[in-house]
Amino acid sequence: MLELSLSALQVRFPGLAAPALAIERLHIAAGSRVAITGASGSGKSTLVNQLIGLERPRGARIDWSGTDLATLGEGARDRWRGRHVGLVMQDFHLFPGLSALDNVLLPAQLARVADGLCRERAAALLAQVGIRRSRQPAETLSRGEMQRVAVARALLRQPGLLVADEPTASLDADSGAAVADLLLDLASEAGSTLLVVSHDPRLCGRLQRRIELAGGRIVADSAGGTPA
Ligand SMILES: Nc1ncnc2c1ncn2[C@@H]1O[C@H](COP(=O)(O)OP(=O)(O)OP(=O)(O)O)[C@@H](O)[C@H]1O
Repeated sequence: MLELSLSALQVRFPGLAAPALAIERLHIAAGSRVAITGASGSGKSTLVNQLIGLERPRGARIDWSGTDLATLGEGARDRWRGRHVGLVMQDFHLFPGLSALDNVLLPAQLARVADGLCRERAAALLAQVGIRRSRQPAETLSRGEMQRVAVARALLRQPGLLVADEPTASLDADSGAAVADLLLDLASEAGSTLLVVSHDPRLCGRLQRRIELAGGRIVADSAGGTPA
């Protein structure tokens, strides 16, 4: 489980007068389940990109349990992300032509850690998310099944941080509810801190803390009240 201590984060983009993101302080407790909400353009993706080290924070501190991403170069941030972050995206990001099982294993294979135990865990996770035909090519799965494979893949290495970006947005209500259940259950089982970017009120309502962004600032935080 990873714990976040963030301070003095500001992100500016060329052509924008105001910063796209300006967050003075943010603490996320290890093992907590947090929803990040806000209108389109409010800065959610910009924040997530910083939190998972896709961009280098400038002048900020983004410390996950003792590792400050601001002190790491790109390669070190990539390695940190590969080891500690599981990602579930709205449009699944599965590789067509590979089976469900091979999709779950791919990141571990690229990191050269796909040993026998890892394969057993991949098969067990697929069974847990309800995928019975693990050899089925990814492109022939239903959308709900694709997202369940993506959840299994994200959890394979028991990441300290699980990030889901609009995980239910392209699913029907039933599939969305099933994916929400799995995210919550499996994140606890794996001991992952869970961050979910979502507009889905049913999913957000099930998370213990909700942080709302507007204009790149935190305008409401159910853990700390509404900033003045
Ligand atoms: N690379 C970039 N260059 C210039 N402006 C950018 C860039 N990336 C994001 N922005 C701007 O920063 C602001 C925040 O964008 P961001 O994508 O973080 O919003 P969001 O809340 O994730 O939106 P959505 O819900 O539509 O995905 C927007 O005004 C956007 O146009």
